Formats: sequence, C-alpha cells, structure tokens
Amino acid sequence: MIADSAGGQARGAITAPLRIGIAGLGTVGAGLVKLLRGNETIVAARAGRPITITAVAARDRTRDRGVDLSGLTWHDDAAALATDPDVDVVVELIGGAEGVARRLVTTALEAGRPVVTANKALIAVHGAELAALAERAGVPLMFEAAVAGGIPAIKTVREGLAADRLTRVGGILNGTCNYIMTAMRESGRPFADVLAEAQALGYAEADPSTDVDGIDAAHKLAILAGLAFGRPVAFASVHVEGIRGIDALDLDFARALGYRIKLLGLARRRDDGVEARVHPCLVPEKAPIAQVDGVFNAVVVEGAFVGRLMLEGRGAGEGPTATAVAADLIDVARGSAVPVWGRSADGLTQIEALPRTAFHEEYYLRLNVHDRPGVIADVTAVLRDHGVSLRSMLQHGRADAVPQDGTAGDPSVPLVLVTHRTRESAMMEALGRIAALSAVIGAPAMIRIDPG
Ligand SMILES: NC(=O)C1=CN([C@@H]2O[C@H](COP(=O)(O)OP(=O)(O)OC[C@H]3O[C@@H](n4cnc5c(N)ncnc54)[C@H](O)[C@@H]3O)[C@@H](O)[C@H]2O)C=CC1
Ligand SMILES: N[C@@H](CC=O)C(=O)O
Ligand code: NA
Repeated sequence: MIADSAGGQARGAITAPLRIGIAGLGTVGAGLVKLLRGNETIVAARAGRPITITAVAARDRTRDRGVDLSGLTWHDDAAALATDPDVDVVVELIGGAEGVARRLVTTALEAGRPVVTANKALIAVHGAELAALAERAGVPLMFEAAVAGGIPAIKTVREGLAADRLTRVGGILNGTCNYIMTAMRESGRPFADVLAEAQALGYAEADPSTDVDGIDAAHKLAILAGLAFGRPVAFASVHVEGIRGIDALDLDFARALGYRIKLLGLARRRDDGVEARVHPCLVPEKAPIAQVDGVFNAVVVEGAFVGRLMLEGRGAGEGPTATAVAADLIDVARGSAVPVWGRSADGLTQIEALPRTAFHEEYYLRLNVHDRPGVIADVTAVLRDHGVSLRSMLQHGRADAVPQDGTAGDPSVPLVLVTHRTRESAMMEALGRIAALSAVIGAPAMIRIDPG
C-alpha cells in the first residue's frame, strides 16, 4: 500500500499534481521531459492527475538538451532531490550501481519517497536491499525502463504472468550489441564504426564496454530471472560473455550453416538449480528471435501453463525508454504498488546460479589450422576422447588464406565444427587440448547453439 507520500491525499480523491524530481538529463532524462510535456493531457488522464516536473539535477547546468528547464529547481547535488520538499517522486536517470545513483535512491527510499529508475545495474546488484528498504518505508520502487527499454518486460513477467510457474526467461536484452551485430552482418561494416553510431543514437551505456562485454544484458537477465523465479539472482553468479570475440568470419559461417548470431540472455529453472547466463548464440535463421534486428530487443518467457511468449520492441533510445519511465510514474500517481520481486522482501535469499560447467549445449567451433594432412583426424580424436560427437564440419580454403607461420605452402584455413549436445565441462577440457595441438593456430572460437 502506498503511503500519502505519493501525493499527500487519499486514494480515489487524488487530483493534486504528482511532483517529480529528475536526476540525470541525458538520453533518457531529456526524453522523459519531452514525453511528459508532449503527452501531458494523455498522461494526466491516465494518471488521474497531472504529472509535473518541479526539480532536476545533472552534471552540467549550461548544456543545451533541447528542453526548457526554466522555472525548475536545479540541484547541483543530485542526492538533494531525495529531501526536496517540492518533490513527491524521485526519478533516477543517472546510472551506475554505486556512487550518486545508489546514494540518491537509498536516501529517497529512507525518506519515504517513491522512486522510479531506469538503472539496471543498481537493481541487479543492490535490488535485494533496496526492495527491503522500499518495503519498510511502504513506498514503490519502480524500474520498468531498466529491462528492454520500451518493452513492458517487468510488468509482463511480474504481474501478467504472476500466476504461473515460469521455467525460462531471457532473450535479446541489449540494443547496442544487436544493432552492432546486425550492421556487421548486413553491411560488413567494422565494429568500431557501428559502435560509434550506436553511441551517437543514445543506445549505449556511458561506458560502452558495459554493453559489448555483455554486462548490461547480464544486469537485465538477473532482474528478469529474479522476477521469474521469485528471488533475486546473485549478480556475480551470472555467466557473462560479450560480443568482442565474434569475428566477421563467424557471421559468414553462421549464415552458411543456416544460423544467425545473437547475444542472448538465458535463465532456466532446472531440477538441480537455476542457469543464468549471457553469451553469443547461433540461432536458426528461421527462429522468430533470429529476425529481431537492430536496436530491437526480444523478451522470451516460458511457463508451465502459459507456454511460450515473445515480446519484441525497441530496447534502447530516448522515446522507448522514456515511455517506460512515464508508465511507472502513472502507476505511482494512481497508487498502485507491487513488491519489487513480486513478493515480500522479508527474508528473501538470493539465488546462486549454476556454474558454466553444468551447461549442456550444442557448440559451434572455429579453428584456424595449418592446411596439412592429419589435422582433422587430430582434432576429432580429441573430441572423441571427451565424448563430444560431431554433427557437421565445414572446411573452406579462403581466397585470403595466407601462411601464418612463414612456411610457404602451408597456409592457415578455418575449420568449422558443429557438435551434438554435450556438457560444457567436457567441451572446455577438449578445447584446452585442441588449442595445444601443433596444427592449431591461436585460440579456437566457441559459440553455443540455441534453438531460439
Ligand atoms: N540510453 C538508453 O537507451 C537507456 C538507458 N537506460 C538507463 O538509464 C540511465 C540513464 O541513461 P542515459 O540517459 O542513456 O545516460 P546519459 O549518459 O545520456 O545521461 C546521464 C545523465 O546523468 C547525469 N549525471 C552523471 N553523473 C552525475 C552526477 N554525479 N550527478 C548528477 N548527474 C549526473 C549526466 O549529466 C547526464 O545528464 C542509466 O541507468 C541507463 O542504464 C535504460 C534503458 C535504456
Ligand atoms: N545500453 C543499453 C540501453 C538500454 O538498456 C542497450 O543498448 O540496450
Ligand atoms: Na521495459
């Protein structure tokens, strides 16, 4: 139940504006100002009262953000929004699991102020303690924008599917990575160029390595898994790999084999625990998720009664993300309140995800090998020794193949192998031995295969 702090009046009779203070006026913050002004009448009708901005905080007071901030209180210290008497709800759009964002959200909840945030890092890492704080104060902590931008992912998993026993959740959870890999596949443009474009479009995190190293997707996956399985997932236990290791060759081979490569978040309930992981996957090109391109995200959920569903929409950018923040504000204005993890935070323990040695997948392997007799026999012998059986193999002499060891006539060629399902522990051991073979140059590339 929301206390009077969300407007100071009894439910049903609320007409006074909901006064909000926004910390962070970057892509999302400026987008929120534009949306609340552009859709003022719609928002007020749906919220049951106007939502007005009274105060803001950001790093640079002088920057032109394309929005009029005159008449608003400016705080140089964002944390001051938590105690500003003209602010009913604190909107945190700064980012980061620590620092000023954490301080602001903590202080606001302790002061009995509802909080709306887009900060997945903060919720993924500190969501358990923040949920307890919010519950103790009797105020909502909302974060729809934190997962998959404009897709109502939180609401779907936590509320729409509240009655079911969910068994799987995940999908394409990072717009920047999907944008980069789509552009590399479609136009062969270099990684760095496309990343710069994603940054200019406002898709990337302040430190874009958070995107390309898979951490942002892992934050979102941990949140979704926590909601789906009823307890927060210990973020450090999520297995995370990003897209830096994906070579243009892998995109070409994936196409030749009838797949596309996507950075996926996968959380599954198993009899022996919960898997929570983010890594690139080959998915069959005909699978619906393989068609989700560019900045679009896909959230896939499976439940015992509901079966499988997939939501698709823009996962990053000003408009979609601002829409999600504003929807949370409308919920706060109406007085609706749902516990952070869908159940009481009292005594909630965290889930430790299973280690990668427990994964069980099909694998795509790409080796760079000396093109000489016996190489394939050596590689397949190692796989056989570790109980890994092969489904298919591709070896292409490439026009650009060049000798790598200085010996003319013994050029390197890529060798691609696709395995049947096998335990990752066996695959890790086999790959260690394959990498040590004299005919194998450099580290093998390994990408898991998912049915999509
Ligand atoms: N950009 C996007 O598409 C999406 C972003 N998010 C999340 O929304 C949040 C904001 O992201 P963006 O708007 O993209 O970031 P941004 O980098 O464009 O904007 C951040 C804002 O915070 C301000 N700021 C930074 N440090 C500050 C400090 N110490 N004190 C006061 N203000 C400070 C900056 O001045 C800037 O106005 C992050 O948590 C991000 O993960 C969530 C979904 C999508
Ligand atoms: N950097 C993120 C922004 C949205 O969460 C992404 O690219 O998905
Ligand atoms: Na969302």
